[in-house]
Amino acid sequence: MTCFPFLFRKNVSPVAKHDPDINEELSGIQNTRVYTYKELKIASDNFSPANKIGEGGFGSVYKGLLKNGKVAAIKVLSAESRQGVREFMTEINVISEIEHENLVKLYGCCVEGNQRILVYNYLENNSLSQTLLGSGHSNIYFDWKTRSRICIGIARGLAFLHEEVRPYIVHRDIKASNILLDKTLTPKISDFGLAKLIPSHMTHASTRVAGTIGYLAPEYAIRGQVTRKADIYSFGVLLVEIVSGRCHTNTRLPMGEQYILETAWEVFQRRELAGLVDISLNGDFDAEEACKFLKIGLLCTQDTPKLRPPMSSVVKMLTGEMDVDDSKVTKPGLISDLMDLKVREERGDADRKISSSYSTSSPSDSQGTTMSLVASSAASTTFTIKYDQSL
Ligand SMILES: Nc1ncnc2c1ncn2[C@@H]1O[C@H](COP(=O)(O)OP(=O)(O)OP(=O)(O)O)[C@@H](O)[C@H]1O
Repeated sequence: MTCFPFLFRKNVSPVAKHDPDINEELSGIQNTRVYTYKELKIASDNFSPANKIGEGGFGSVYKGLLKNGKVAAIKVLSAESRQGVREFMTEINVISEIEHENLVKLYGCCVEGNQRILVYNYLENNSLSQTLLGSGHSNIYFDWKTRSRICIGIARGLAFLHEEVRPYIVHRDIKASNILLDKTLTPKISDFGLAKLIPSHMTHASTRVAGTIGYLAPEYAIRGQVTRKADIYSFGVLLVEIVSGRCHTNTRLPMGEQYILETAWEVFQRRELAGLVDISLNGDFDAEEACKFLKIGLLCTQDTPKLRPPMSSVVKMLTGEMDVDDSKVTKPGLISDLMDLKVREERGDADRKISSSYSTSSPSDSQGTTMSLVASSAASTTFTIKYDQSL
C-alpha cells in the first residue's frame, strides 16, 4: 500500500463535522491516499459519459487517467446515500490495509463536501458476470485452463481474507459481478462495502443480512450471523457458475432446473456431473477436474455450515494437493427451501418474521420497500433483510 505524507483524517473535517458516526470511523483510518475532487474530475474528463464503465448499487464507475499516469476506476457514490456512506467507509477500512494478487487494489479516495469517491486500479476485462456469464456480450473465450485458474485465484483471495488477515474478514457479497478480471484474466475480488472485520475470538457477528439472492447461505439469511461459512457458500455457487457457464438462477428453464445448485445436486446424485459443464467448451476440458470442481462447489454449499470446508482446504482441493471425498457431499442449502420458509412464515407458522427490503439502482429508496423472496428470487438483486426484534 502506498503511503502518502498526509493522513486521511486531516482531509475530511467538512464531513466529519456534520456526522459523528463517520468521524468515529475515520479516526481508525491511517494511510489512505486522498485525491481532490478536481484531480478526479480531470482524470475522468469531467466524469464524461464516454468514460463511464459501470453502474453499481451505490453509484457510477468511471475510467480515468491519474496524474501519475496510472489508469484508474473511479467509483462515485451517489451523494445522498446514507447507506452508501457507511459502505464507503467500510470499503476504505477493509481494503486499504491489505494487499493480495486476487484482491482489487484501492489507490485512494476523495471526501469533499458531500462527494465520496473511491479510486481503484483499473481492471481491463470487466467482471465475470459481464463476460463469462454475460450471455454473449463479451468476446473473451474462457477455455477450461482459464476457468480453472480463475477459480483457484478467487479461492486464494478468499482464503487470504478468511485465514491470513487479522482480524479476519468476511466479504459477505461474493458473486460474479464482484470478481473483476485484469488483462491477463487474473481474478480480483472487489466491492468490500459489505465486509465485516471479525476478531478471531468471535465465531460470528450478528448483523443485518446483506448479500445477493442466489449466493446467500440459508443460515445467514435466516439468522443473520456473519461467519466465513456464508462466504464459502457464495464461493461454492460461483464455482458452479464458472464451470457450467450458467448464472445461479434462470427462470426461463423448467421448474426444478431453474436453480443451478438444485441441478448440480441432481446430476451429482445421478453421477452425471460432466453434463453440467459449459457446452460452449465443446467438450474441450479436463472432465475429471471439472467434475472435481463441481463437487467442491457442492461441498462449499452444503446446508450444514460446519460441513463446508475452510477456504485453505478449498484451495488445496482445487489445486490437487488434497483429495475430494465424494461420499462426504451432502445436500446443498437451496434457495427454493429458503422460499418455502418464507412462504411458511407468511402464513404465520414461524415465530420469527423476516421483513425484507431491497435496493436496485437507488439504495436510498431501499428502506421499507418490501420484497417477496419468491417474487424477486430470479434477479441478481442485492438486498437486505432486517429482523423485526419485536416479533
Ligand atoms: N476496478 C475496476 N476496474 C474496471 N471496472 C470496474 C472496476 N470497478 C468497477 N468496475 C465496473 O463498474 C461496474 C460497477 O461496479 P460496482 O462495484 O459499483 O457495482 P457492482 O458490484 O456491479 O454492483 P453492486 O454495487 O450492486 O454490488 C462493475 O461491474 C465493473 O464493470
